[in-house]
Amino acid sequence: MSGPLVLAVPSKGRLQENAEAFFGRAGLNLSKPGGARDYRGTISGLDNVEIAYLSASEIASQLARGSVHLGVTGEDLVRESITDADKRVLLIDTLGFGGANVVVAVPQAWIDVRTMADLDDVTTGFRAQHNRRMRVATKYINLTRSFFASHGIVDYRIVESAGATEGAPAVGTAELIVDITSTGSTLAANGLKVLDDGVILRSQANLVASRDADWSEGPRESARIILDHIHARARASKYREVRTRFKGCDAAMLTEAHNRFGVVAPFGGPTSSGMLTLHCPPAQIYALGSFLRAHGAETVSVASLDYVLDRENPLFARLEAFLRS
Ligand SMILES: Nc1ncnc2c1ncn2[C@@H]1O[C@H](COP(=O)(O)OP(=O)(O)OP(=O)(O)O)[C@@H](O)[C@H]1O
Ligand SMILES: O=P(O)(O)OC[C@H]1O[C@H](OP(=O)(O)OP(=O)(O)O)[C@H](O)[C@@H]1O
Ligand SMILES: [Mg+2]
Repeated sequence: MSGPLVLAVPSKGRLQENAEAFFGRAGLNLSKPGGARDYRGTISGLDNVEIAYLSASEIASQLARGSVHLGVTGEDLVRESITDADKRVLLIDTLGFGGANVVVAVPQAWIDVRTMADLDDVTTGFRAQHNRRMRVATKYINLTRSFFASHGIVDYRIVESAGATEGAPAVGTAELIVDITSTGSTLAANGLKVLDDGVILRSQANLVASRDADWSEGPRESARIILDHIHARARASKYREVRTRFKGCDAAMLTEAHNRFGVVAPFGGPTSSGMLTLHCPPAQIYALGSFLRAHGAETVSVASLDYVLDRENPLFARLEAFLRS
């Protein structure tokens, strides 16, 4: 008998609340039977799933090792801590939260340094003048090395920083930094600026699958159910349901509605009595309603959708293709 599927969810920090809300919206309610300090949890109604509450960086390491099947974590942590990430793990989908950029930032006082090419000149000059290399404070050691190499920069050395990285130039432990930023206020408060072409990675939270976990039949079926919930919710939130009934409704009009408003007709249609159900992107609702009324509709109703269950599940298909490859 195979063990449960283990889903790793951030236990603290900025990703935690968002991750729980995300699963909740998909109809997957996470609970901690042992109380708030319990680091193991369950999903109501799914017996063969265990939740492991871990820090975002620990989730990346455990995905690499195969000790959890699925996890929610930042792409920055995946790229930094997993060698050959695209072979070891699959980024199944972006989750729309936890957005932040990993950037190269230098003191604002360096007015002539705006680009990575300028930085290259400055690092070379610095080494010639001071007989030592410029120091870059960061916890993103691997991302920094490969980004600097791709810009041909070699005259620098990394000073590993575990926290308060933005303070390093001011206290004199480094000349520049590589760190993550979202609002930019920490950089600004420390008198730093991002180089024009200094964005190393645009990161956000992802749902990630491990290749090396035990993907026997039981866990695979649990993953299918979880991904089915997530896809049904994502599919539902991309559309509103639009209903109407009128005579002049035909295939040519549907084609025009599809081309102009991105509308789909999930149940075909219209029926013999002219009933029509459409799924329409939220931004196009009013334009579609006007279009339908101009063609003779007396009334058009619009409702939001909670779930749309299609036969196809592209998320699970992606996971299966990855595990086969
Ligand atoms: N402004 C931000 N700063 C840092 N990380 C962010 C930001 N916005 C989103 N994130 C994402 O959240 C992830 C986890 O960051 P968080 O600060 O919650 O935990 P941590 O830094 O790993 O832990 P700790 O801060 O307790 O050391 C980051 O790796 C990144 O993917
Ligand atoms: O661009 P901003 O909105 O200013 O955000 C950037 C800051 O947020 C993170 O720190 P966090 O709050 O996670 O504290 P930490 O340094 O202890 O991880 C990150 O390390 C930056 O310092
Ligand atoms: Mg942090």
